[in-house]
Amino acid sequence: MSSSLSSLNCYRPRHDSSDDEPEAMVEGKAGWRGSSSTRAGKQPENVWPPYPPPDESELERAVRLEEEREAKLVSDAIDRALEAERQTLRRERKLETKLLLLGQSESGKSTMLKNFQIQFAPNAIRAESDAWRAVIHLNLVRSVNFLLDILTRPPSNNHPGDSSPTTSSFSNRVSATPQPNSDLRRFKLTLSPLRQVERILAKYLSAHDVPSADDSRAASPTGSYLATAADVTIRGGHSWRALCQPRREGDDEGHSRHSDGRVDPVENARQILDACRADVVLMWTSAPMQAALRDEGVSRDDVCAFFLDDADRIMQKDYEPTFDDILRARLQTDGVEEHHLTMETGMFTSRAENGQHWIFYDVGGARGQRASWVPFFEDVNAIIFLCSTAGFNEVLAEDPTVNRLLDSFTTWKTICSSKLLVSVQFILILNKMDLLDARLKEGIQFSHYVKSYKDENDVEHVTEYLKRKFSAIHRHHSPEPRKLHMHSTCAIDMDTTSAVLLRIRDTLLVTYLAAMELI
Ligand SMILES: Nc1nc2c(ncn2[C@@H]2O[C@H](COP(=O)(O)OP(=O)(O)OP(=O)(O)O)[C@@H](O)[C@H]2O)c(=O)[nH]1
Ligand SMILES: [Mg+2]
Repeated sequence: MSSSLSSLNCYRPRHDSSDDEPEAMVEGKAGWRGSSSTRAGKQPENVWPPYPPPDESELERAVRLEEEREAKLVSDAIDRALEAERQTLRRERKLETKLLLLGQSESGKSTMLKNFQIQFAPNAIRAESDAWRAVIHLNLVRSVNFLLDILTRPPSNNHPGDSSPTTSSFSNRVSATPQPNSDLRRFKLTLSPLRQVERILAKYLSAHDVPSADDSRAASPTGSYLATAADVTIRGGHSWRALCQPRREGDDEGHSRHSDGRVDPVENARQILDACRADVVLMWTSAPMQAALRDEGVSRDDVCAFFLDDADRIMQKDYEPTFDDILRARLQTDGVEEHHLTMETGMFTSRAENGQHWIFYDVGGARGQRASWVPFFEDVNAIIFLCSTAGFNEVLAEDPTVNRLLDSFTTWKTICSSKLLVSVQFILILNKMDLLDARLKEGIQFSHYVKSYKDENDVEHVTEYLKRKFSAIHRHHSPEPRKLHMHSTCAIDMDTTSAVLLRIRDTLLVTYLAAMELI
């Protein structure tokens, strides 16, 4: 259709249809009739309308002019249709804002995406509550199983309090756990059904098996890397949410069944969780457990402590995840996920914004996944790059020889240099400010890891240093001068992040209005 439209569109009206000698009108116009060969009487090819025959009668001339007039009407109509089509395409494209979330693994990309969803499309994310419940339960049972393992395994050499760089993972540290006492042995027995729960939830959430806590250092079947006991990898895309079965009514035996009589395993898992609730609370708060965590140097993040602290609430049979829970659910991104967000009217959206459509591309940040980022560079309006500021004394899970902060600088430099991104908005988020603050207050010296840092060891000075550093890289390596928007966040704190999201929303809105030629 379009090729026939464009060939018809070659029609060009003669400037004076009553004039049989049009050359003078078009003299000098390239590609038109003004060449010397045409003056000599030769008809060039592909010219419309054709020259009148030299011995044209009055009647023939009238017919020819009528035909030309009709052709012009058709051509004009086609021109108008094409222009309308172009306008519609342009409008549709402009109504969408495409955002690419970049940064190393665990920098907080998916958590930031959830913040956007909670703030601007709360009903949509609430509708995914069943799926998030399964992820939260899986985070929790993996942590419990992991803790049971470390509490009951034989001791080995440990270096408690070692301040050397860590992955954010517990699992590459060696242990000297006390011998299991009878309480811990009992927990191991009474909580053994949670192994089954882990398998059930993993199967439901993922097309492939999620590795158990024992294998948490092992590469997953898709090549991604599980950094902590709490990590859960699910194949990219939305399909995992669809995998969650709707809730079933309990039958006479206390088991939930599908309409065809099969027991619903996810519902069963929830019953087991409910039954194990008291023992999980007891185990988590027991003195030997807390001592073992200290001795082993296990951080709260390694074991989803937020969920364990709230195990009594989260393991209840009728548990409904809160937004805070959803924000903290850890689901390692594998590949590139596309998320659509349509702004809902609420306290943070005006009527003008309602219905605006954002497409987020959330990528896996581990090194092995970064090649998959590039195809998305050409078609986005903005890049949101996250850097975990807490990474200054950590190393990459996938390569323990590389400092996380250094890796962020290097990655940022590559992104800034990309010619494909010259006309894209750049937004940088310094994330995990809570952890940075806590570590500096603990006395961990930033300058010990960043040799060029000479200032005071507090969050304000370190943040200023990081902003200067990222800004300088951006300035020096961008192919063309470009504005950089910088923010600092704690992405698991909805209240403080909210103000940042509104500022980002305003930045994007300006881009949007400019694209619509409204400003
Ligand atoms: N303390 C703290 N934890 C955070 C913050 N932001 C994210 N997290 C946690 O860090 C972990 C990793 O966050 P994600 O958002 O999954 O990281 P990601 O960048 O998407 O990681 P990949 O999917 O592996 O690339 C999760 O357990 C989050 O709850 C923060 O500001 N402070
Ligand atoms: Mg992610």
